[in-house]
This record gives sequence, C-alpha cells and structure tokens, in this order.
Amino acid sequence: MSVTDDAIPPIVSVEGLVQIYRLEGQDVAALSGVNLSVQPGEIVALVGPSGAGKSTLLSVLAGLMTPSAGRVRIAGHELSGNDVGRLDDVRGSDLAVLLQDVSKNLLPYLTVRQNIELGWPKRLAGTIDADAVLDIVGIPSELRPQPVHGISAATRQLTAIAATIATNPSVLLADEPTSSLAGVEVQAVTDAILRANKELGTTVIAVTHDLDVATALDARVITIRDGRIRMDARGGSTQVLIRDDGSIPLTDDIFGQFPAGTPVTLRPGDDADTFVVRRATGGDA
Ligand SMILES: Nc1ncnc2c1ncn2[C@@H]1O[C@H](COP(=O)(O)OP(=O)(O)OP(=O)(O)O)[C@@H](O)[C@H]1O
Repeated sequence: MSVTDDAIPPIVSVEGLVQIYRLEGQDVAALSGVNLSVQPGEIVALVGPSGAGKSTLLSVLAGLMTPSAGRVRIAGHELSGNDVGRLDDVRGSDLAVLLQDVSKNLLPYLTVRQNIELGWPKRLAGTIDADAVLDIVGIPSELRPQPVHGISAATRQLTAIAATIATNPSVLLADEPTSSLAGVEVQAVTDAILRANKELGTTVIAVTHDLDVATALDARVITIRDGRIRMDARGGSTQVLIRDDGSIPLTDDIFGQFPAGTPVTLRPGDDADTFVVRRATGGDA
C-alpha cells in the first residue's frame, strides 16, 4: 500500500462482516467474515458466482439489512446498528443506491428531467442544474421532456443513474447496472458511471456478472465466493502464490478474472513466493 493510501481514510470500511439468513430452522451464512476497505474515488466491481454473497454485501452496505455481526462505515457514518431515520439521512446525502430493477428508482409518469429533480432534498433544490447531471450520463436534450415509461431500457437506466448521482453522493452502490442491456447500451452505462466517477469524484461499488463491464470501468475487481473475499485485484492485477514446483495454480477464481485468451503479464510479488498477474495492456512488451 502506498503512502497516499495510508494518509487518506477509506470512504467504505467493512470489518468482520457476517450475514446469516435464518431459513426454516436452518442457517445460511451468506457472508462469513468480510473485510474490505475502499478509498475515495475508487471503482470496485464485486464479481463471483451465483449465490456467492454479492447482493447480500451490497444490501448491507446500502443499510437495507442489519448484519449479523461486524462493522460497516461509509463516509464517516457507522451503518451497523443505525436507526432507520439516520440511515435515511445517510442515503439522502452520502450514499446512493441503484437497484437492479431501476423502475424502483423512477416514477414512470414523470419526465426524465422531473425524475432527476424529484430526488433532490430541500437543501439542494434549485442549486443544481438538472441538465448538467443529464449531460454527465449522456441523455440527449430531446429525451429529457419524455415520460420515463416511453423511453428505452438503456435511457431508463441512464435516468436512474442520473437520479442517484443528482445529490452528489460520495458513494454509489449499483446492483448489476448493465444486466438487462447489451452492446452499445452497456457501453453507454459504463461511460455514464465513469463520467460520474471522474467529474463528481463518486466512489462506485457495482455488483456485476460481466467481467467486460469490470474491465470497461477499469475497476478494482473483488471476487467473492461462499461469502468470503477470495481475490482482490487492485488495478486489474492479482497476487498469486507459486507452488513449490514453480508452477502457478490456475484456480477457478483466477480463470474467472482472466478467462482463457486474456493476455497477462507477470511480475514478482511483494513476497518471494508470489507473482502479480495483471491484464496486459497495449503498452506491455
Ligand atoms: N432472503 C434470503 N433468505 C435466505 N437465504 C438467502 C436470502 N438471500 C440470499 N440468500 C442466500 O444467501 C447466499 C448468498 O446470496 P446472494 O443473493 O447474496 O448471492 P449473489 O452472489 O448476489 O448471487 P446472484 O449472483 O445469484 O444474485 C445464497 O446461498 C442465497 O441462497
């Protein structure tokens, strides 16, 4: 970790997070001791197989469920154990949540622009230009007076992103933001998230099944499996342990992050018996 990383306190900090669902007398451990620290301005992609615990982690971060154990701090607010009133304050200012079903973020009979203005708390009313927010997500002017029920799925997704970033939250949590989209629509959404990150400094934590989305976002990729963080690939790289025979074990997690055909480079890791694997870029020899 660099000196700068040490100097800036994390915007999201999770310690020993455990989430147990009680189901007909049976306990399901969805999260089994998750520790996570996210710096301001980072884009984090949460990846992993179905049932890994990704949505549960996002829900706990969003304050939508109280964890069975552990601590969660977001933008200086202690979320665990908060009462609903204080959580609403946090969600209305420092934290924004983009649900998987974005229709829940929007009112269908209001226009695109009205949906943006609607979410503004009193302190922000009139102080932000809705068009500036719509510019960031890339919705053209002619679509802004249209009711949301008549626009395409991709524009609806962009409207929902605009509505969530309109209050200038420190942290945006997004559950599968591109899941119902394809091709250029996916790119429109990743571009919108990247612009929010660059222009507003929004820290983004997004659950995604799509590693191409993680790559397009140039995200720190965190792989979750069986309720634990298995891999944390900062800056598109990951540290792997070399076996005694000098080979590198290609586990499912590594394959998940670097699917067959992905060009990678290797360099020695922090410890003598580790290597850092990272996606090769155009500049790599
Ligand atoms: N409300 C619930 N009640 C009981 N068990 C649940 C509940 N929600 C999730 N689980 C269980 O917790 C574990 C983690 O689920 P979670 O939805 O967080 O995983 P996920 O990685 O988001 O999966 P997916 O990619 O399929 O959405 C799974 O075993 C799941 O069956």
